[in-house]
Amino acid sequence: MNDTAETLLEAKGLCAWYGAAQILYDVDIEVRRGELVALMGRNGAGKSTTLKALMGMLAKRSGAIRFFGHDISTAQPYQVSRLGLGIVPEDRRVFSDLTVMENLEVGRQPPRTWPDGAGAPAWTTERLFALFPNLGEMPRRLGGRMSGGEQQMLTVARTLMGNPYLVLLDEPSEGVAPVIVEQMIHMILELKAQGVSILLSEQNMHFAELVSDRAYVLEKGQIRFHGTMAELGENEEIRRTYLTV
Ligand SMILES: Nc1ncnc2c1ncn2[C@@H]1O[C@H](COP(=O)(O)OP(=O)(O)OP(=O)(O)O)[C@@H](O)[C@H]1O
Repeated sequence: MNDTAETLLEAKGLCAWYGAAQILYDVDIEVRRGELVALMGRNGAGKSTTLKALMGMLAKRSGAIRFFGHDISTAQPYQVSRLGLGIVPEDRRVFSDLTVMENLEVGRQPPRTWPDGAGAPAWTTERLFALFPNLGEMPRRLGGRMSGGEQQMLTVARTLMGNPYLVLLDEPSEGVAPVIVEQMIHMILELKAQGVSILLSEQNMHFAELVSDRAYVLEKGQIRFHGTMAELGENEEIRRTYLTV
């Protein structure tokens, strides 16, 4: 690991609640520029809650969260999104009465630059259609008339229209056909090659291993392991105890 690498997102002591129920306990997470980090754990471990808490989507949370030099510990989701942190939620909400093109327009934000002046990954509908050929074949299709896998692709593409530095990607492989999972792997590797950093919630070890540099393992809202993907691959006890095998 390179300690001099730029930290994009850092959470320290993140706690979160749904009503009176505490779900996250002192979660520490870091994602550096260009990294692909997997947030792993079984159903109900708190992966989605962590992503939502980072994005400011929960009514109650505590802890320190910094993104790209900004303190976002108390920021609202729209403010976080404007800073260049994007989220692809698990429930894939496409606008069913809008076409593919119109759905994409909803996500549009201006291009961004890195502090050194270099351009950050910037997306146009043409570039997105190259990445998601299925979508390119149906620009006028209504969101509500697409398959689950196509909607998943459209949700990712819409988030990319905001030209995020970092994407929080919630379980892209869950509930979609194997052929779509293959496309997701290809898409994630392509995003990484383009310089987009990703924090990926994922319970499938095979999927996570194919795309990730590092992993955090959650159980009952606490981090039980963090290390490189290779270290997790070698740690059978952690995998057996906290992950679905
Ligand atoms: N809206 C909610 N209200 C109350 N409790 C919730 C809510 N959403 C999730 N929970 C609870 O919070 C805990 C963590 O859920 P979370 O969705 O973050 O887990 P996860 O690791 O993402 O798993 P999954 O793969 O099932 O989404 C679970 O015990 C879940 O029942």
